[in-house]
Amino acid sequence: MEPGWLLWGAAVLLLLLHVLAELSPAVGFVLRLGWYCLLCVLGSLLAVPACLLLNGGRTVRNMRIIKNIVKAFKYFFGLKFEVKGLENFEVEGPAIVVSNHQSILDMMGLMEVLPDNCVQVGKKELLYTGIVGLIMYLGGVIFINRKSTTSAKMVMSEVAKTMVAENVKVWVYPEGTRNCTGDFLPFKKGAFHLAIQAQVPVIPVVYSSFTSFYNPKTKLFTSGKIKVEILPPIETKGLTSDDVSDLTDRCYHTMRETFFVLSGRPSPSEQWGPDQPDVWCGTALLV
Ligand SMILES: CCCCCCCCCCCCCCCC(=O)SCCNC(=O)CCNC(=O)[C@H](O)C(C)(C)COP(=O)(O)OP(=O)(O)OC[C@H]1O[C@@H](n2cnc3c(N)ncnc32)[C@H](O)[C@@H]1OP(=O)(O)O
Ligand SMILES: CCCCCCCC/C=C\CCCCCCCC(=O)OC[C@@H](O)COP(=O)(O)O
Repeated sequence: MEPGWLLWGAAVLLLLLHVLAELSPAVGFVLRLGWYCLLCVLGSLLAVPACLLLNGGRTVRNMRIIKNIVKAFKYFFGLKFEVKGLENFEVEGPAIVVSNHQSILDMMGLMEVLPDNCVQVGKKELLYTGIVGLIMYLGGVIFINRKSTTSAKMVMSEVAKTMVAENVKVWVYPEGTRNCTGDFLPFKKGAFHLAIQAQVPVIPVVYSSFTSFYNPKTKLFTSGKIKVEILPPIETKGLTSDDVSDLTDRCYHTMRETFFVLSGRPSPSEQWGPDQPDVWCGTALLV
């Protein structure tokens, strides 16, 4: 087939998809989410050879390449990020970064602010998403088995040693799963054990609620603005395993307060909580 016909075909298909998306929000939602996944695949196809050629294999240095590719994604979805507190990442040496996790779209917000030498903790199932799993592996993502606390704890204590030896920051989503209820889930303790074991600071990062522009339940996915705030580091020098619960609570409360402020909602009240989910952000795609 001639290239001219192919271009015409692609243009007509795009127009058709656009009309369909306008006619039905549900179709628009699926198309936009599908487009996001396709961008991840295409981005990975670009990033894998770049990472292999420039850095030779699995290394945190590949995150720079991945970051620069992913940072372009937001323009396809009309998303804007307003970032405050980037200077709080400027701590000497390793640290644990903790942030709220609302959707697979978080990857864009993550790459928007990701400091150098920083890897994420992810569920091991992500490794099996083909080329996207491969790029996560090459970027140095630490995969854990959430179904086995013993195995996850073993991986995390190994990380406590290597992050100090290799001067790497580790980004953990302490809710342990995607949550778009408009509030926080209780925090798991792994990130805080890790910070205390390695005696490194915890840097909390908070993203405002997505609920005004993204809601899988009502099939809403429009353009929108996300406020991001990097909070001052919380020191853990001298803390012991007895302090894990206190540290977890402190981070949870500080981050939750900030979340409500950034989301332009009144301060947390008991009527808003994960027990009364308004929005569910999990998708069947990445279980
Ligand atoms: C170019 C295109 C690109 C496209 C692509 C690019 C991609 C490049 C970006 C990738 C981005 C990925 C992003 C992934 C995002 C997720 O995959 S999020 C899901 C995975 N992450 C997590 O789960 C992290 C958070 N979870 C934790 O930290 C959990 O604590 C653990 C470690 C998994 C354990 O789970 P659990 O057993 O359910 O949790 P928990 O109740 O906290 O612990 C049970 C007990 O063990 C204790 N414990 C926990 N951890 C420890 C420990 N380390 N030591 C001692 N005791 C411990 C607790 O204290 C608790 O005991 P008690 O205090 O109750 O007595
Ligand atoms: C041969 C494999 C076929 C599978 C093809 C899948 C293609 C996937 C393409 C794009 C996926 C985009 C990945 C973006 C990375 C986002 C990571 C993420 O946010 O994972 C969710 C995880 O934090 C929590 O999972 P749960 O909420 O507990 O569930």
